[in-house]
Amino acid sequence: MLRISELVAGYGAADVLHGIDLSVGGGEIVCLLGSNGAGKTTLARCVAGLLKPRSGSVTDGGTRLDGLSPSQRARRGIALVPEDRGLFGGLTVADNLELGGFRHGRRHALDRLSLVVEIFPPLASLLPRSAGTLSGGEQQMTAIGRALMADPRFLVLDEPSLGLSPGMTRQILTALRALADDGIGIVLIEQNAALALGVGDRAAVLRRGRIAVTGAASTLLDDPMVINAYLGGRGSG
Ligand SMILES: Nc1ncnc2c1ncn2[C@@H]1O[C@H](COP(=O)(O)OP(=O)(O)OP(=O)(O)O)[C@@H](O)[C@H]1O
Repeated sequence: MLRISELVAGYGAADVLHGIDLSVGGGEIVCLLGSNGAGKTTLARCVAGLLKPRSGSVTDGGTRLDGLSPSQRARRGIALVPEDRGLFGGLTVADNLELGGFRHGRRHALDRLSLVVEIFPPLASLLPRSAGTLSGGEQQMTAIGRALMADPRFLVLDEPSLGLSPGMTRQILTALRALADDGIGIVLIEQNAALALGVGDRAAVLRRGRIAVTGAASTLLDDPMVINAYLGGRGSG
Protein backbone atom coordinates (compact mmCIF):
# COMPACT_ATOMS: atom_id res chain seq x y z
CA MET A 1 0.00 0.00 0.00
CA LEU A 2 1.28 3.42 -0.96
CA ARG A 3 -0.10 5.90 1.54
CA ILE A 4 -0.05 9.68 1.62
CA SER A 5 -0.87 11.04 5.07
CA GLU A 6 -1.58 14.60 6.21
CA LEU A 7 0.65 15.87 3.44
CA VAL A 8 1.38 19.58 3.38
CA ALA A 9 3.51 20.95 0.54
CA GLY A 10 4.07 24.14 -1.40
CA TYR A 11 6.50 26.50 -3.04
CA GLY A 12 8.19 29.46 -1.39
CA ALA A 13 5.91 30.96 1.22
CA ALA A 14 2.72 29.46 -0.21
CA ASP A 15 1.21 26.12 0.77
CA VAL A 16 -0.42 24.34 -2.17
CA LEU A 17 -1.46 21.09 -0.46
CA HIS A 18 -3.11 21.49 2.94
CA GLY A 19 -3.14 18.02 4.52
CA ILE A 20 -3.82 15.32 1.94
CA ASP A 21 -4.74 11.74 2.82
CA LEU A 22 -4.81 9.29 -0.04
CA SER A 23 -3.79 5.68 -0.53
CA VAL A 24 -3.51 3.20 -3.36
CA GLY A 25 -3.17 -0.54 -3.06
CA GLY A 26 -1.74 -3.03 -5.54
CA GLY A 27 -4.23 -3.78 -8.29
CA GLU A 28 -6.31 -0.64 -8.00
CA ILE A 29 -6.61 2.59 -9.94
CA VAL A 30 -7.21 5.67 -7.85
CA CYS A 31 -8.21 8.67 -9.98
CA LEU A 32 -7.12 12.09 -8.81
CA LEU A 33 -9.33 14.75 -10.34
CA GLY A 34 -9.32 18.51 -9.95
CA SER A 35 -9.21 21.71 -11.92
CA ASN A 36 -6.09 23.52 -13.06
CA GLY A 37 -3.92 24.58 -10.18
CA ALA A 38 -5.66 22.36 -7.61
CA GLY A 39 -2.33 20.75 -6.69
CA LYS A 40 -2.42 17.42 -8.54
CA THR A 41 1.07 17.70 -10.03
CA THR A 42 2.43 18.92 -6.71
CA LEU A 43 1.09 15.76 -5.06
CA ALA A 44 2.64 13.59 -7.79
CA ARG A 45 5.98 15.34 -7.29
CA CYS A 46 5.87 14.67 -3.54
CA VAL A 47 5.21 10.97 -4.15
CA ALA A 48 8.03 10.74 -6.68
CA GLY A 49 10.50 12.52 -4.39
CA LEU A 50 10.84 15.58 -6.62
CA LEU A 51 9.41 17.91 -3.98
CA LYS A 52 9.97 17.68 -0.24
CA PRO A 53 6.72 17.98 1.71
CA ARG A 54 6.62 20.52 4.54
CA SER A 55 4.96 17.94 6.76
CA GLY A 56 3.08 14.67 6.59
CA SER A 57 4.36 11.52 4.96
CA VAL A 58 4.42 9.17 2.01
CA THR A 59 4.81 5.55 3.05
CA ASP A 60 5.26 2.36 1.05
CA GLY A 61 4.19 -0.74 2.95
CA GLY A 62 4.51 1.27 6.17
CA THR A 63 8.04 2.53 5.42
CA ARG A 64 8.41 6.30 5.26
CA LEU A 65 10.02 7.45 2.04
CA ASP A 66 11.34 10.78 3.42
CA GLY A 67 14.83 11.45 2.20
CA LEU A 68 14.70 8.96 -0.66
CA SER A 69 15.63 10.50 -4.04
CA PRO A 70 13.45 9.99 -7.12
CA SER A 71 15.79 7.27 -8.39
CA GLN A 72 15.78 5.50 -5.01
CA ARG A 73 11.98 5.58 -5.08
CA ALA A 74 12.03 4.24 -8.64
CA ARG A 75 14.24 1.39 -7.44
CA ARG A 76 11.68 0.64 -4.72
CA GLY A 77 9.09 0.35 -7.50
CA ILE A 78 7.44 3.77 -7.46
CA ALA A 79 7.40 5.27 -10.94
CA LEU A 80 6.18 8.65 -12.17
CA VAL A 81 5.07 9.32 -15.74
CA PRO A 82 5.29 13.12 -15.77
CA GLU A 83 2.91 15.45 -17.58
CA ASP A 84 5.58 16.42 -20.15
CA ARG A 85 6.38 12.70 -20.61
CA GLY A 86 10.08 13.39 -20.09
CA LEU A 87 11.32 11.55 -23.17
CA PHE A 88 14.68 12.16 -24.81
CA GLY A 89 13.56 13.40 -28.23
CA GLY A 90 16.92 12.80 -29.89
CA LEU A 91 17.07 9.15 -28.77
CA THR A 92 15.18 6.29 -30.34
CA VAL A 93 12.12 4.74 -28.73
CA ALA A 94 14.22 1.63 -27.97
CA ASP A 95 16.88 3.76 -26.22
CA ASN A 96 14.25 5.63 -24.22
CA LEU A 97 12.73 2.34 -23.11
CA GLU A 98 16.11 0.88 -22.28
CA LEU A 99 16.86 3.85 -20.02
CA GLY A 100 13.87 2.84 -17.91
CA GLY A 101 15.26 -0.66 -17.43
CA PHE A 102 18.89 0.27 -16.87
CA ARG A 103 19.07 -1.13 -13.37
CA HIS A 104 18.29 -4.66 -14.49
CA GLY A 105 20.47 -6.99 -16.52
CA ARG A 106 20.19 -7.19 -20.29
CA ARG A 107 18.15 -10.40 -20.16
CA HIS A 108 15.60 -8.85 -17.84
CA ALA A 109 15.48 -5.69 -19.98
CA LEU A 110 14.65 -7.78 -23.06
CA ASP A 111 11.87 -9.58 -21.16
CA ARG A 112 10.45 -6.26 -20.01
CA LEU A 113 10.72 -4.86 -23.52
CA SER A 114 8.62 -7.69 -24.95
CA LEU A 115 6.07 -7.12 -22.20
CA VAL A 116 5.91 -3.39 -23.00
CA VAL A 117 5.40 -4.14 -26.70
CA GLU A 118 2.69 -6.64 -25.78
CA ILE A 119 0.90 -3.92 -23.81
CA PHE A 120 1.44 -1.26 -26.49
CA PRO A 121 1.68 -3.13 -29.84
CA PRO A 122 2.23 0.05 -31.92
CA LEU A 123 5.62 0.46 -30.23
CA ALA A 124 6.98 -2.66 -31.98
CA SER A 125 7.48 -0.89 -35.31
CA LEU A 126 8.49 2.38 -33.65
CA LEU A 127 11.53 1.08 -31.73
CA PRO A 128 14.10 2.55 -34.18
CA ARG A 129 12.28 5.89 -34.50
CA SER A 130 13.47 9.08 -32.84
CA ALA A 131 11.16 9.77 -29.88
CA GLY A 132 10.95 13.41 -31.00
CA THR A 133 9.12 12.37 -34.19
CA LEU A 134 6.33 10.46 -32.42
CA SER A 135 2.69 11.53 -32.20
CA GLY A 136 1.35 12.48 -28.78
CA GLY A 137 -0.21 9.07 -28.25
CA GLU A 138 2.93 7.24 -29.31
CA GLN A 139 4.97 9.42 -26.96
CA GLN A 140 2.63 8.62 -24.09
CA MET A 141 2.92 4.88 -24.81
CA THR A 142 6.70 5.24 -24.82
CA ALA A 143 6.66 7.20 -21.56
CA ILE A 144 4.46 4.63 -19.81
CA GLY A 145 6.51 1.86 -21.41
CA ARG A 146 9.70 3.37 -20.03
CA ALA A 147 8.20 3.45 -16.52
CA LEU A 148 7.15 -0.19 -16.93
CA MET A 149 10.68 -1.25 -17.89
CA ALA A 150 11.65 -0.84 -14.22
CA ASP A 151 8.96 -3.34 -13.14
CA PRO A 152 7.12 -0.89 -10.87
CA ARG A 153 4.63 -1.80 -8.15
CA PHE A 154 3.11 1.68 -8.22
CA LEU A 155 2.64 4.05 -11.13
CA VAL A 156 1.71 7.71 -10.83
CA LEU A 157 0.55 9.16 -14.14
CA ASP A 158 0.17 12.91 -14.53
CA GLU A 159 -2.53 13.59 -17.11
CA PRO A 160 -1.65 10.86 -19.61
CA SER A 161 -4.50 11.94 -21.90
CA LEU A 162 -3.22 15.50 -22.32
CA GLY A 163 -3.43 16.43 -26.00
CA LEU A 164 -4.62 12.96 -27.07
CA SER A 165 -7.72 12.08 -29.07
CA PRO A 166 -10.55 10.37 -27.15
CA GLY A 167 -9.78 7.13 -29.03
CA MET A 168 -6.11 7.20 -28.07
CA THR A 169 -7.02 8.16 -24.50
CA ARG A 170 -9.31 5.13 -24.29
CA GLN A 171 -6.52 2.89 -25.60
CA ILE A 172 -4.09 4.19 -22.96
CA LEU A 173 -6.64 3.92 -20.13
CA THR A 174 -7.56 0.38 -21.18
CA ALA A 175 -3.87 -0.54 -20.99
CA LEU A 176 -3.68 1.00 -17.51
CA ARG A 177 -6.69 -1.05 -16.41
CA ALA A 178 -4.95 -4.21 -17.63
CA LEU A 179 -1.79 -3.25 -15.72
CA ALA A 180 -3.81 -2.72 -12.55
CA ASP A 181 -5.54 -6.06 -13.07
CA ASP A 182 -2.04 -7.54 -13.14
CA GLY A 183 -1.36 -6.09 -9.70
CA ILE A 184 0.15 -2.64 -10.21
CA GLY A 185 -1.27 0.17 -8.05
CA ILE A 186 -2.02 3.26 -10.14
CA VAL A 187 -2.64 6.89 -9.25
CA LEU A 188 -4.25 8.39 -12.33
CA ILE A 189 -4.27 12.18 -12.46
CA GLU A 190 -6.77 13.22 -15.08
CA GLN A 191 -8.73 16.17 -16.41
CA ASN A 192 -10.85 13.79 -18.46
CA ALA A 193 -12.96 12.74 -15.49
CA ALA A 194 -15.54 10.68 -17.38
CA LEU A 195 -12.96 8.43 -19.03
CA ALA A 196 -10.80 8.18 -15.90
CA LEU A 197 -13.72 7.26 -13.65
CA GLY A 198 -14.74 4.67 -16.23
CA VAL A 199 -11.55 2.66 -15.60
CA GLY A 200 -10.86 3.67 -11.98
CA ASP A 201 -11.74 1.86 -8.77
CA ARG A 202 -11.69 4.83 -6.41
CA ALA A 203 -11.35 8.54 -6.94
CA ALA A 204 -10.63 11.75 -5.11
CA VAL A 205 -11.34 15.29 -6.17
CA LEU A 206 -8.71 17.82 -5.17
CA ARG A 207 -9.95 21.35 -4.72
CA ARG A 208 -7.56 24.15 -3.78
CA GLY A 209 -5.16 21.71 -2.17
CA ARG A 210 -7.73 19.74 -0.18
CA ILE A 211 -9.57 16.52 -0.93
CA ALA A 212 -13.12 17.74 -1.52
CA VAL A 213 -14.79 14.44 -2.41
CA THR A 214 -13.61 10.86 -2.27
CA GLY A 215 -15.29 7.54 -2.96
CA ALA A 216 -15.79 4.69 -5.38
CA ALA A 217 -15.22 5.80 -8.98
CA SER A 218 -18.70 4.59 -9.92
CA THR A 219 -20.23 6.68 -7.10
CA LEU A 220 -18.36 9.80 -8.17
CA LEU A 221 -19.68 9.37 -11.69
CA ASP A 222 -23.12 9.99 -10.12
CA ASP A 223 -22.05 12.76 -7.72
CA PRO A 224 -23.76 16.06 -8.70
CA MET A 225 -20.71 18.11 -7.67
CA VAL A 226 -18.42 15.97 -9.83
CA ILE A 227 -20.88 15.95 -12.72
CA ASN A 228 -21.25 19.74 -12.69
CA ALA A 229 -17.60 20.56 -12.16
CA TYR A 230 -15.87 17.88 -14.20
CA LEU A 231 -18.33 16.08 -16.43
CA GLY A 232 -19.99 19.11 -18.02
CA GLY A 233 -23.42 18.35 -16.60
CA ARG A 234 -25.32 15.07 -16.49
CA GLY A 235 -25.29 12.96 -19.59
CA SER A 236 -22.45 14.71 -21.37
CA GLY A 237 -18.65 14.53 -21.31
N1 LIG B 1 7.58 25.46 -9.13
C1 LIG B 1 6.56 26.20 -8.66
N2 LIG B 1 6.78 27.36 -8.00
C2 LIG B 1 5.76 28.09 -7.48
N3 LIG B 1 4.45 27.74 -7.59
C3 LIG B 1 4.17 26.60 -8.24
C4 LIG B 1 5.20 25.77 -8.80
N4 LIG B 1 4.61 24.69 -9.39
C5 LIG B 1 3.27 24.85 -9.19
N5 LIG B 1 3.02 25.99 -8.51
C6 LIG B 1 1.69 26.48 -8.11
O1 LIG B 1 1.08 25.50 -7.28
C7 LIG B 1 -0.31 25.42 -7.54
C8 LIG B 1 -0.69 23.98 -7.88
O2 LIG B 1 -0.03 23.60 -9.09
P1 LIG B 1 -0.09 22.12 -9.67
O3 LIG B 1 0.74 22.10 -10.89
O4 LIG B 1 0.23 21.16 -8.58
O5 LIG B 1 -1.64 21.99 -10.02
P2 LIG B 1 -2.40 20.95 -10.94
O6 LIG B 1 -3.61 20.54 -10.22
O7 LIG B 1 -1.45 19.85 -11.36
O8 LIG B 1 -2.77 21.84 -12.20
P3 LIG B 1 -2.82 21.46 -13.76
O9 LIG B 1 -4.05 20.63 -13.94
O10 LIG B 1 -2.94 22.82 -14.38
O11 LIG B 1 -1.56 20.75 -14.13
C9 LIG B 1 -0.59 26.41 -8.67
O12 LIG B 1 -1.08 27.59 -8.10
C10 LIG B 1 0.78 26.63 -9.29
O13 LIG B 1 0.87 27.92 -9.85
